[in-house]
Amino acid sequence: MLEISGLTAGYGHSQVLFGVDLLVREGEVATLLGRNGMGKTTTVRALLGLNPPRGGRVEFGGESLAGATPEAIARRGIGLVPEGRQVFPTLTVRENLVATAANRLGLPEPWDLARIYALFPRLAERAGQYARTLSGGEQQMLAIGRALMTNPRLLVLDEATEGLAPVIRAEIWATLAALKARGLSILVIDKNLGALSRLADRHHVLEKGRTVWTGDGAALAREAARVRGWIGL
Ligand SMILES: Nc1ncnc2c1ncn2[C@@H]1O[C@H](COP(=O)(O)OP(=O)(O)OP(=O)(O)O)[C@@H](O)[C@H]1O
Repeated sequence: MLEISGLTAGYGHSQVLFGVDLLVREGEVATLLGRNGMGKTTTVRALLGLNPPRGGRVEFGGESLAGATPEAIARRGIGLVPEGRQVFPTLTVRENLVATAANRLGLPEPWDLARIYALFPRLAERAGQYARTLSGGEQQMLAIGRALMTNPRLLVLDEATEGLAPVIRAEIWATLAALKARGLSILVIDKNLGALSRLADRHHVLEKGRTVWTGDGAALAREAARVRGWIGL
């Protein structure tokens, strides 16, 4: 459903991506791994049109995303859980969830408030609270809930478990497994190789703006030491 090949991108005069290849098949969970500064967030920004690609191909659902605006790309069904959560601090939990809600693709059984609250009961308890008063873990759940309310076909999570307590991390991983079981396609950027090896079908390692390794779970298990070397664990 998402196929990126030979992607190049950068900021001003500095080139950051020199050839990123990445594949997410329908209903799969794929990862993008790599040390800090290797270009993971830049890849996500290029995919979403926030920092448009300079070269290469990005195809989503069999169609090119070349030249598409971030709004158009979101409408085609890519939902982002951004690095640092970025919930709307002065809106309540409920207001955050409905702010960008839509079902433009007409998906059956769309996400609505009731379904999000069933997925994250803690958000239901805090529905009227301002988002800035939530804990980090709750803000992360809200960021995921907000992305789901756009009813995406592909959910992209940039460092969704960063800085969270282990018990909250486990909750996020369990949520992603439940979303996968519902058939959602997911691209995860994270460093938690243990959880990712259980959840993901396909892995991609970025090194200095290039995809240097891709493989499925079995390949990752065989070459774990090599991959750990690349991602600095
Ligand atoms: N807005 C920007 N302007 C200029 N350079 C940037 C900008 N954002 C990122 N970079 C540079 O691009 C490179 C890749 O950054 P990017 O954020 O994509 O890495 P990353 O793999 O996501 O790392 P991290 O895990 O630290 O977020 C880095 O060298 C970074 O300094």
